[in-house]
Formats: sequence, structure tokens, C-alpha cells
Amino acid sequence: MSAKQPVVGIIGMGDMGRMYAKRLKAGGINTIYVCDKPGSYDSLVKEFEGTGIIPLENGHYVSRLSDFIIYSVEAAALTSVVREYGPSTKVGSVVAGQTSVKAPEKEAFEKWLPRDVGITSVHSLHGPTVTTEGQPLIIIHHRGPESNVRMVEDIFRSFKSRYVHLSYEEHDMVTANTQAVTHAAFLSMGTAWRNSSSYPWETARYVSGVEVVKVNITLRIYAAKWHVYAGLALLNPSAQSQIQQYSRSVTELFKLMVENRKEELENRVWESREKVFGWSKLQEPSSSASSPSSSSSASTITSDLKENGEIGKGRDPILLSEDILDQFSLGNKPSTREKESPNSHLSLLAMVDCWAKLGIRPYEHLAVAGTPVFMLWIGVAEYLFRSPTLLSSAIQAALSDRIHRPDDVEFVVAARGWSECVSFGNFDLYKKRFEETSNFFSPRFEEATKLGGRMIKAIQDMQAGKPTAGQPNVQ
Ligand SMILES: NC(=O)C1=CN([C@@H]2O[C@H](COP(=O)(O)OP(=O)(O)OC[C@H]3O[C@@H](n4cnc5c(N)ncnc54)[C@H](OP(=O)(O)O)[C@@H]3O)[C@@H](O)[C@H]2O)C=CC1
Ligand SMILES: O=C(O)C(=O)Cc1ccc(O)cc1
Repeated sequence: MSAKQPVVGIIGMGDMGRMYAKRLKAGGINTIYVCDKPGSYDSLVKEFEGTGIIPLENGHYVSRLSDFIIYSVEAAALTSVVREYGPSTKVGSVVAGQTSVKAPEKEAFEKWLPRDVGITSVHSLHGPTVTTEGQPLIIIHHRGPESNVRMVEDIFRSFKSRYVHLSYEEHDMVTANTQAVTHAAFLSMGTAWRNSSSYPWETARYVSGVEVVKVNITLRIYAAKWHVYAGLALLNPSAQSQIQQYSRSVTELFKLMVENRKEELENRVWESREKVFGWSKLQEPSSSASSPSSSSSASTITSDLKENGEIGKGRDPILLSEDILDQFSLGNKPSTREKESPNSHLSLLAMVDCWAKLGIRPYEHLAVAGTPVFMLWIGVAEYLFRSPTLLSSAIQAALSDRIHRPDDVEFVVAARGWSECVSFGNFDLYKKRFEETSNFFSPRFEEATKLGGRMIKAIQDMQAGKPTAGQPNVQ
């Protein structure tokens, strides 16, 4: 960066704040002021001694000294934190928030920041242990001169992230589409396993192929902080209805299964396949086929972004390979005979049904603002839906298999429970639900996080055409 570079301030030194401070420093930003709650000042001073990152006692000091200030606090705390420190913001500076959900951030910034301060917000669409390189970094220019956008882009240049320019409203629509229902599916899988007191890696049903993704991502989510998921589910205006649709899809498909309404179940699954992926019934796309088509009604955000030239560019299919996935299993690979037990894949049938009902075009949203978790989830859905043989056998298993039926019952109960929890809008309830399951899985978190990181890296490398070294994706 040039000699007259901006001073960066970070309020909130949790996982993301720390990651930003270290990466920005390593990327050549000379002056970075940081703070957490005042009680953490002494430990921050010790931790950052000799790094060149400068801890201050509170957000007033950070705000008055910095040209670009990033609030990196819990979504539910953001309003009160901005109310407290916002009035101290340096004249002419630019403010951003790392918050995963932007509706409350927009309101808080408009209300509590002085008028002479610009708002150009950001959101890295990945967790703190994933490399920033190649990942989407959303930039939301809301208030102030256009030159502020260039400043923000320059500050983050060393991240080598892919800049995506959206409005506050577009951000919340895209992230609801990519994150809210995806998290609901994984949270429900975890709750279902916990309620049936079974560790998935201990049963042959969940240790190979696409099941490995289900297990690793579920554990990755439960190993992370509950408030990140609570914030985007409870505070994103579009999230609640989407999560409800997912639970409706799960329940309705399950009723068709247990009532043995074969034709209705088949029609519904094949129609959702065509609507979401654009493949007509029994058509098996060739492996080189590029992005599945956007055949029918697109969601509002899709068409808005298309006008902005952001999407519609298409995206290659993910083409997960069983061989790669098997390397990242938490359990022992079963014998072929055990592996052959068919699965209804209710969580996936319902996901594609839900996308179809909501008019969500997963590949298009992935191309704009996909997270690693979303990419893998689409990859798993694509794997099942791509092959008419596999999909037919999942439908058949849904109607007649009894081995997975208890898991499916638990899954229905869990999906409805999460949907109800989100509809109450209560953070304490969400936390309690989340922690019950997270405590159940916690003995495997360390291993699962490393393994999941390697799995994400291997699949991203595979997508980028790089050899899969399987090295950890953690810093
Ligand atoms: N983790 C992730 O994967 C991602 C998170 N985000 C978003 O980034 C934000 C931060 O998340 P993350 O870093 O994971 O969460 P953390 O809980 O790790 O960090 C938040 C930090 O903010 C601190 N804080 C709270 N109030 C204040 C205050 N008044 N002054 C200074 N610091 C304060 C918290 O302290 P205390 O712990 O004492 O409350 C905590 O250390 C969230 O809005 C999240 O949604 C965005 C992308 C990815
Ligand atoms: O990829 C996901 O969905 C994650 O779970 C990681 C994550 C969490 C919160 C964000 O705001 C962005 C990314």
C-alpha cells in the first residue's frame, strides 16, 4: 500500500477480529488498533506484544484514532456496541461491520454513527480458520464517497479474496439463501444423531462417501460459536420463512414415505430435480456438463443481481468423488456389503424440494456469494440427484427401507424443532438447543475440525484443478 495508508481499527477481538488483525498486519497495514471488552485489555496487550498490533482499552479509543473501523462483535450485541462507541468515530472515517446479518447493522450504523462518517461494510464469507484466498469478501457501499470503496479494496488486497459488491438488502437475501437453510439442515442432522444417542462415525451407515460430508460439516458447525448461527437465523429477515420451508419439506416428504404414496413422492422428487438442476426425468447429465440450468422462475435476488451483472455467469458442477471423501471419514470404512444399505437421504430430498419451493438457484448463489459449507452441501445434493439410479434407489429406500427409518423420524423431529426455535426468535433458547448437541459431539471437535478443513481444501483444490495434497486448510 502507499505511504499514506489508512489506520485500521478493529472492535471485537474474537475469532474473526483476531484473524483480520493478523492477516492485515501480515499484508502490510502499518497501524492497526484493536480492542475487545475493557476486561480483556491486559490479556490482549500480552498476546499482541511485539506483533505491531496495538490493543487499546475500549472502542472509544479505537474509533477516534482509526480511518477504517471494523466492528467484529456478536450480531445481537452490535447495536449496543455501536450505540456506545459510534459517537466517538473519527470525522471523515469509514465504518464497517463483520456481522453475518446486515439488517440490524444497517439500522445501528444509520442511527448511531455521526453523519460525517462513511459506511462501507464488509463480510468475509468463511470462518476464521479457512484461507481468505479466493473466498468471497462482500463489500457493501452504503454511504459516503465512492473513493471509500477503493480504500476498502486496497486495505484487503493482501487477502486475495474475491470482492463481491452488494447492497445491504441483497446481502441478507443472498446469505439467507446460501446459509440459513444449509445450517438448518446440518443443525438438524446433529440434533437427530444426538437424540438417538448415536455417534455417526460408529455406524457403518455414515462413514463413507457423501455421508462423510454430512458428518464433518455437522461437527464443524457444532464446534463453532452458537451466536454466529443464531444471529443469521434469528435476525436475517428472510431466514425464518426459509427455515420453516425446509422443515415443511422434510415433514411432507416423510409423510409421503410412511403413507407409501409412491407416485406422489416420485413426482415431487423428480420435479424438484428438474426445477433446481434443470435435468429432465431420467436424464443423466454428462460429467463435463457445465452449470445446471436456471430453467424456471428465479428468485428476486437472482434477477436483481443478474441486472447488476453479478450472476448468470454459471458455474461448473461440483462433482464430488467418493474416493476423495472416503479419505476424510471419522470412522472405519465399512465392508462393501455394509456400505450397500440404501439410504432415503431425507435431508437431501428435502433440501432440493425446499430450494425448488423457494425458487432458490443454488449454483447461481454459490457463484456470487457461496461459503465453503454451502459449496459442499450443493456438492452432496448434486451427487445424489445427478444419477437417476442413485436417486431412484433413495426414493425406493424412502418407501420401503426400515434400517434408516428411525434416523428419519429423529431427523423430522429435529428439523421441526429447529424451525420452531427460530420462529420464537429467542437467543437463549437457540443457545440451549445448540449447546445440548454441541456438548454431545465435543470430544471429537479437534479431530473433526482438522479433518473437515482438509476435506474442504481438497475439494476446493479439486475444483480449481490443483492436485489434492490433502494438507490442512488451517492457519
Ligand atoms: N466465526 C465465523 O465463522 C464468522 C463470523 N462472522 C461474524 O463476525 C462477528 C464476530 O464473530 P466471531 O469473531 O466469530 O465471534 P467471537 O465471539 O469470537 O468474537 C466477538 C468478540 O466481540 C467481543 N465484544 C463483545 N462486545 C464488545 C464490546 N463492547 N467491545 C469490544 N468487544 C466486544 C466479544 O467479547 P465476549 O466474548 O466477551 O462477548 C468477542 O471477543 C459476528 O458478527 C459473526 O456473525 C462473519 C463471518 C464468519
Ligand atoms: O460456511 C458457512 O456457512 C459457515 O458456517 C461459516 C460462516 C459462518 C458465518 C458467516 O458469516 C460466514 C461463514
